[in-house]
Amino acid sequence: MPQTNRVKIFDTTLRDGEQSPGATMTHEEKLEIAQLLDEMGVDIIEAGFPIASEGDFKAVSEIAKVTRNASICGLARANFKDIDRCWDAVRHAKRPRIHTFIGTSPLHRAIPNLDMDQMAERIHETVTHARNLCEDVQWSPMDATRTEHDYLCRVVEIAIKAGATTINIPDTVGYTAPRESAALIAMLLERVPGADEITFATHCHNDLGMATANSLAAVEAGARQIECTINGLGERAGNTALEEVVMAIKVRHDIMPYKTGIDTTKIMNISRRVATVSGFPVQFNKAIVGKNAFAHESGIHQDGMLKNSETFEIMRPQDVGLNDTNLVMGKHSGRAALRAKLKDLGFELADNQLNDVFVRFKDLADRKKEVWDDDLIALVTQNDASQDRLRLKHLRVICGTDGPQKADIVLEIDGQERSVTATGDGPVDATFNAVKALFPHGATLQVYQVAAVTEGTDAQATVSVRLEEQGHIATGQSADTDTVVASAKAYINAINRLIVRREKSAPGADTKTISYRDAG
Ligand SMILES: CC(=O)SCCNC(=O)CCNC(=O)[C@H](O)C(C)(C)COP(=O)(O)OP(=O)(O)OC[C@H]1O[C@@H](n2cnc3c(N)ncnc32)[C@H](O)[C@@H]1OP(=O)(O)O
Ligand SMILES: CC(C)C(=O)C(=O)O
Ligand SMILES: [Mg+2]
Repeated sequence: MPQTNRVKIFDTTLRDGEQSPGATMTHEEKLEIAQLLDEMGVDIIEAGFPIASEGDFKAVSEIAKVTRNASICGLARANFKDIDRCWDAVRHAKRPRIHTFIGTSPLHRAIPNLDMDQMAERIHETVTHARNLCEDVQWSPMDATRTEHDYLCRVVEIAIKAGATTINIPDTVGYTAPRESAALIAMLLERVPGADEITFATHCHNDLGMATANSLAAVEAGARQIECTINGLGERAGNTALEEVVMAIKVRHDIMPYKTGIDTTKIMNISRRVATVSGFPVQFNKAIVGKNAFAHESGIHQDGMLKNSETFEIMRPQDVGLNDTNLVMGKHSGRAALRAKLKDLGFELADNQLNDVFVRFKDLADRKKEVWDDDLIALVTQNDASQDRLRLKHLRVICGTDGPQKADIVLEIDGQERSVTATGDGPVDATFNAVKALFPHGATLQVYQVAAVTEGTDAQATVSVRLEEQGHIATGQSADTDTVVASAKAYINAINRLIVRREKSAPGADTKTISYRDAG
């Protein structure tokens, strides 16, 4: 491959990112994130691991069918069954890619109990098989950074000869360091016959906090594809963060003269969506997308910023999609200001949607001195409730040092109001018990997460609740200045979504879904 300065961005939020414990996304959420990645200009979307489950297969196939620009890639182990399943899922894409891998380091070779020759033969067979199905094949020697150099050169050469068009060099356990990462790519380019005919990719994990530096070092040595995830989501300490490598290349173009195809103004919006759907909030001081990344509180910094923003900012907030209007939103604001503010935040709403958000905005503004950008995002990203079978009508909770905590709740279920009082181990537990008493179900709680979206004791709390029942997963979200109310709404939202999911997978099978038995 003749060296150009164009670096491809390979996003694996939906595959490696989703492997983070607790970050499972629903089908609809995956489709939405894939669409945002495509609109942002990502070159390749790794949409999932098709053999892993029916759900993964469906998500990859659906994303392959609807994506307009990006290549759609699926992961497959080094066997024909995985590769065939992967091809069945990605084949619908305009630009399909099969990504197959096997662990090549001594530790990983021991797992399938293959010696060096047997593994080399397996790589030859499987890459050849993938290439017979698909023109675009990526191969990865998992744990490459702990693989003996001679053996790595040997297997990379085999994969290239078998037809791999991209060779990805994973730092699977986040073990390497920048100088070593660069030296490894340089060594492969120098020693492997045919290496200049393919694209080298870098796939770094962040166990030692060096994923971004290691990825950029690999690019300086000749890699032309960076594998990364939004917000650095991923196994253990995560993967290279897309926003970090892309902005580093943009801001330090003087010393890293490369180009990506990313529209950086879309970064903030997708970061927020991934944080919401994965249930992994972004840390406040996270580079590029943390809420403090462009905030200045100390006097000398504020003074410098007012005189010349370049004194303390190396990039403009607008470059990553942060708005620059100074509209202060409060109870006296009207629809025009709300529409303008939401547009700045990346949301263009139809009139009826705007009206719905406006009602909720006014309600919030009555309870809060100032409505912040993040409050508005939380309002907009709440779901359309028109089809919900369960609605919260009233909640009163008694809590404090002298238990038991007690929740009085009124729910509207299929149009009928019902009420109950329940106790629990804390106010949230009492509330969930009350919901369950009125709407008994067999779903188990997988995740319960609370984050304050803005500052102050009147901050909105965003609550995520993930429920699972018989393989169906649904995440509910809600925001409210009252954490217990937000929790109740998120729980009810998850139940409503689970009902929809069950009805979609078995239409008309049972109108009392998610094992609902009328409590009488
Ligand atoms: C570094 C990474 O990110 S690798 C990707 C990791 N991602 C995931 O594992 C998520 C999806 N995984 C899954 O859903 C499941 O593990 C499945 C469906 C793939 C396999 O499930 P199971 O058949 O029950 O196998 P299990 O998970 O217990 O073990 C993995 C098997 O794959 C084998 N294996 C692992 N990697 C590879 C590979 N690259 N090529 C071939 N075989 C492999 C292991 O040796 C083991 O085989 P064994 O069952 O004969 O001992
Ligand atoms: C499957 C491979 C590329 C991987 O995710 C890793 O090695 O980290
Ligand atoms: Mg990985």
